[in-house]
Amino acid sequence: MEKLFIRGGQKLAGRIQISGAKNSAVALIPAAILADGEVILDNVPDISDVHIYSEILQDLGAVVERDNDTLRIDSRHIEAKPMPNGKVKELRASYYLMGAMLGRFGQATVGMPGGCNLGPRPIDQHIKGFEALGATLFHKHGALHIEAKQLVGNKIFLDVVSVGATINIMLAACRAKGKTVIENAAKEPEIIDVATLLNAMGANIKGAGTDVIRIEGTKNLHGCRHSIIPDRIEAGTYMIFAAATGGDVVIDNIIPRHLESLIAKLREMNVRVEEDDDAVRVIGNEKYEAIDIRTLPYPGFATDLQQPITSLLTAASGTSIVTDNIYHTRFKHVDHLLNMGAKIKVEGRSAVIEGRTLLTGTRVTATDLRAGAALIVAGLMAEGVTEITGVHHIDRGYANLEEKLRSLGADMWREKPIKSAY
Ligand SMILES: CC(=O)N[C@H]1[C@@H](OP(=O)(O)OP(=O)(O)OC[C@H]2O[C@@H](n3ccc(=O)[nH]c3=O)[C@H](O)[C@@H]2O)O[C@H](CO)[C@@H](O)[C@@H]1O
Ligand SMILES: C=C(OP(=O)(O)O)C(=O)O
Repeated sequence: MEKLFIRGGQKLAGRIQISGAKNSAVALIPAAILADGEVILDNVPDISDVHIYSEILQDLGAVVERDNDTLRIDSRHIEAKPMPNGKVKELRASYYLMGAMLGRFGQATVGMPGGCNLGPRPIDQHIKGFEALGATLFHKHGALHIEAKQLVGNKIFLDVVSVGATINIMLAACRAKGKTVIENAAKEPEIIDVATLLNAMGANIKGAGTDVIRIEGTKNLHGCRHSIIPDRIEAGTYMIFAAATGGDVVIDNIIPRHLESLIAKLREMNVRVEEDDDAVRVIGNEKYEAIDIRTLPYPGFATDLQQPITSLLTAASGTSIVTDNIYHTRFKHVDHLLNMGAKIKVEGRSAVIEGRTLLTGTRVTATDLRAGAALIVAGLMAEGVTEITGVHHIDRGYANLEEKLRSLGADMWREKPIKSAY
């Protein structure tokens, strides 16, 4: 079992480069299944979700080659194999295999997705979309089997604003006959990124980034080259790391507009944030004020930053309330923060955080990806050493974490189990 150790109390300083977005990469890789040619992705993050997705495509028969942050995917010879178990259970975004395989082969058999356990994560809106396009669904081999003789465009109103359903429907619809309109679509930057790739492959998608997306189906999609947008959640996490240590850090290779809700909230709590064209500088201090946060779909405050900022708020003066409107029970990190000395009460879908508490290092567990980020924030602030297990969750979404944090002055290291010679 790998462990991360952090000796708290170091002020972070310097400049770091943000990697490509996990939530784009894990949609763009399966999107390449739709192309009758090579898809080259640049700025691909070095994270386990990307490694696993690459292996899934290889298992299907694709040729996938990685060279630094470039990934070449040739899916011309893939087969419509059932994928009930195994790697598809290791990440959430394996649900995109449903839309991509349905678009390419008119059928898909995919096990229910894994990913962070944040409470119930239904995919009824994905299913509603596939059915509206003419697909039928049933359980086979312990997985969801979806098939359609001919996908036909339709108007689909999403009952819930869903990133996954919006992208999955886009993937299938760009190979459907005629026009699909997705209403109440999610507006996350990653959706625009996927539409940009699909359009570069020859699709006809308009309106991505708004709540109405129009897709004119196309018979053939071809290869292309595309650079993945920066990871706004990784960037936001480093902004919180910087603020938590009272540091002075430039976070580079980002799109500051994607982080407006976090920047506004950090400023409200008295963190200095300076914006440049493709970077932000975060200058921390020791006089933070309590604030209230409500997570919402983009451009609202991202649920994926809720857990890390909860740790930061333990340092603010006064009582903060953080409400997660997307995942009502996304508070598994709180028990571990309590073990470090935090004073937080979870009430319904809110965490009530009493500020100005001194955290001390102890043994804690990352129960999911951003819970891990929250524990790193706490570890950086804490007195003494924090030992974090559950590191595989963190590795799903943070590329070169220790290297990046150490380059900013963090006292941090990883212990790997010694492999037995027998
Ligand atoms: C791989 C990926 O991109 N993951 C992100 C994606 O997850 P994911 O795509 O799974 O999240 P959704 O946007 O679909 O979920 C938003 C809300 O809608 C609900 N819902 C969703 C689909 C559905 O069919 N029915 C339904 O009720 C969910 O339970 C949740 O309450 O967006 C989340 C919300 O920004 C982020 O936390 C995840 O990091
Ligand atoms: C919840 C997350 O990821 P996933 O949807 O891939 O589990 C996340 O990135 O915070």
